[in-house]
Amino acid sequence: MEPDPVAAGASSSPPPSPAPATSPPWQTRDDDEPGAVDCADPGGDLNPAPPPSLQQGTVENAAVGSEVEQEEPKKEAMAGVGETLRSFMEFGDQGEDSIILSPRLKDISTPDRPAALGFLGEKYNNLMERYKKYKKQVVKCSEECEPRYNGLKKKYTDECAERRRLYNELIELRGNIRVFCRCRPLSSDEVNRGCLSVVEIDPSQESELQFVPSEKERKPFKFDHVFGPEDDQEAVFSETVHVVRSVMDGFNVCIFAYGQTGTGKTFTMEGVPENRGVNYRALEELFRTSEKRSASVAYTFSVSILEVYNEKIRDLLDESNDQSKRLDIKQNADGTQEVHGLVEAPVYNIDDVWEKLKFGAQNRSVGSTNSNELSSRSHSLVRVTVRSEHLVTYQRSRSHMWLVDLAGSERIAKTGVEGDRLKESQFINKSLSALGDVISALASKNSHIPYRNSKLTHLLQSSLGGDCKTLMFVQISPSSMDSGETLSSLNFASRVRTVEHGPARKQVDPAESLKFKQMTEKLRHEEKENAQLNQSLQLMQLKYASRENVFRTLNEKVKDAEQACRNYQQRIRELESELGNEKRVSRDSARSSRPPLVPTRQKQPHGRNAPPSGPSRWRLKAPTIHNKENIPVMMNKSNPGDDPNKAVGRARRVSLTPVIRQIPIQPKRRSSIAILPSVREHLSVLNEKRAASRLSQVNMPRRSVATFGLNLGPGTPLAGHGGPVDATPDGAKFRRFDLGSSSSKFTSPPPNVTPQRKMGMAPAGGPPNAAKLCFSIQKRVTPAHVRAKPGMGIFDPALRENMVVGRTGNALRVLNGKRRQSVV
Ligand SMILES: Nc1ncnc2c1ncn2[C@@H]1O[C@H](COP(=O)(O)OP(=O)(O)OP(=O)(O)O)[C@@H](O)[C@H]1O
Repeated sequence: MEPDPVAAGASSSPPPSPAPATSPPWQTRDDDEPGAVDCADPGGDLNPAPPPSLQQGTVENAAVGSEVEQEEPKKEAMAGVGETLRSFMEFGDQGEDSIILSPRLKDISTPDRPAALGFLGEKYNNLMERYKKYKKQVVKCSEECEPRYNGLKKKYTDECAERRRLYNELIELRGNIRVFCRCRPLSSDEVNRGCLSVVEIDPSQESELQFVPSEKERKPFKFDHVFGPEDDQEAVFSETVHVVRSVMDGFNVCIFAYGQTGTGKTFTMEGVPENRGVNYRALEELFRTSEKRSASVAYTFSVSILEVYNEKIRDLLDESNDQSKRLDIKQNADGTQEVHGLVEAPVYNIDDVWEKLKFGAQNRSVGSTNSNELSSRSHSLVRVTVRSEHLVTYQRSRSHMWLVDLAGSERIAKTGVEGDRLKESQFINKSLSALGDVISALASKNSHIPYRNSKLTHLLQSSLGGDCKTLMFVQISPSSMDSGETLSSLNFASRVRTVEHGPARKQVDPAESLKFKQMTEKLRHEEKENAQLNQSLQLMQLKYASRENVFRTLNEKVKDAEQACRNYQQRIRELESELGNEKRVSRDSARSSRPPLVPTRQKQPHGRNAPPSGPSRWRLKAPTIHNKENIPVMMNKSNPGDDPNKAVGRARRVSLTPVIRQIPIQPKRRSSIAILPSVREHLSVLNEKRAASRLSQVNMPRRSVATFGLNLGPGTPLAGHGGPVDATPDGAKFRRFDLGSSSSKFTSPPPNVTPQRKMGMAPAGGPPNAAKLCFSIQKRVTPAHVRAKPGMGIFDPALRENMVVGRTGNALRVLNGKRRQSVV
């Protein structure tokens, strides 16, 4: 008989303790301990620690067991071993990888138990080997895969976040109304009534739900976020907070809850004291953000609470609670809607807010219907006004946040109301259907949006279709009893989601915007003035530049004139001295030829400066010459370059030359210099007339103009250089100025006339006035299209021949035509 290894094990072990009933015999106690497997020891039920012989898996165990087989106390344990084997046999049926193939052990009788145990041990060891091998592979594999898994997981998370961000951006750009769907849990009442859930929400699909009214029907709906029955208020607000924060950045925000009665609209918006909703949390967030930004922006908050009940607006913060007080919606200048006379209570902390919310809730019209014990019978609206001023830029903004808890949509027939309650329901349904119409019109981009069909839509006009960030909670019931309403709410919400009202824009304080408008106007006006001033400044600068040029030219002319004056004076002195010499010579010769009969009375010289040389004893009495100021001036010959004025009082010798007077210029007709043999007479007649008309307007002598520096033709009246021109220096000066001014006044300058030319300065190619005169005549004689460039025309021989001389008739016509134009 083979030794019983179990008996051996039992002898060396402490008394067996029962294994936990729940753990299967093969369950691993410690992964790293191969021997610590319950199934290694079929008698594990009896011995927690398997016998060492069994762990080695040899048949020696059987021999050891046989030695103690006859011991009385261990017989009881044998019975236990039998139980264990039976259990193994049963487990053997459970699968391919079962430890024992049951058919082989089924018929093992008690005496063969040790052999069976040996077999089991062997099997166990084989399995352990395989386990170790696989474990190593698994560890290796997991080591290899883990980084990849982590990387992929991170990538997936990042992608999800990016997708969400992009989606939100898209929504912002398109100005879509965000729609969150919230499904409440089945109420105990509904469970008792045996209602089933018709809504399926997959937690991994956070924006999708399936509406399953029956086994055959299944309709998916997509929203911006779907909250299931297990999602709490915090989870809901964590998705809402981004929209709430926008109001702090100057955007208008509107959050409203829509749904059938009793689906949790009030629960979502207001919540309960121990589990507060969006209203309270949003205001808490506003104060928190204001605290954070206090270093750069100063915020002030105020709250208004109103309700729309039976198409009437009631102020819920009005302490008088005057039911007769009517509040109307008026449109502001900036196009926004405003309820005039609405109480706007300032709030400084969240406790103030809570007080106001409670006060408003007390005033709210609440009725009771069969659908819901505390069903709200009016639309409740909380308006939070946020005013901000940037402490650095002083930029101000004013934005509103509307928190709206709509009255429940319901089927009147279902609720079974009558009388006042029926009327309320009708009003509620009317306003909700007006809301539906507005949404439909917005979704289909109609030109007319019927906002004014109800007070509710009129109030929410800028929130639904304006530059506002809008978030809608569609509240649904999962109950199969409400599947009709749930489906219509889901359909309505899907339509709302398609509405695009353009990107939201930041709001500025109306007072501020008025100020900005005025400033813009002022700025525009000043800009206009500036432009005008700039223009006149440029003109002045041009004038100044031309004046400077004139001044410079005049200066040069003055210098020239002074030089000429000096030259004349020098010349005068020379002539005087020559004259003196000649006189002396003639006197001397007369004296020598005619001896004096009586002694000559000699006159003593008066001056200190007697003539330095000369043979004569006669002294000339110096005639007094007056300078411009009538101061007697003596010319000092010893210093001819000196200023004559400086010689006052010193010089005794004066010039004998008579005072030079200006030769009067006879005002005469202006003479033409054009060399037009065949048309000379016509030209002279024309010029005579023209000169006469001009000279009648100007008193200045003008005749010298035409002759100065010109190579006149022989037939012209002013031909030659020796005309009646003033020969004095002053006259020369005068001529020069006259030349410049007259030419600029009475002749049109050529198109490219320069200031220098205008001032009478000589152009590079010839005398200054030649070009002007040429132009003057050319302009009158030559057609405009022929006058390609100044200087061409009648002074161009070929052209002259062609245009004037060769075609006298044409020239005359042109001349007459031009003359008419000129006269006009
Ligand atoms: N998500 C939720 N989790 C737990 N309970 C909820 C949830 N939503 C709603 N409830 C419960 O359902 C009941 C009805 O909710 P609530 O009064 O907010 O509905 P309602 O839509 O505002 O109704 P009404 O249109 O009549 O105002 C309340 O007792 C509320 O506590």
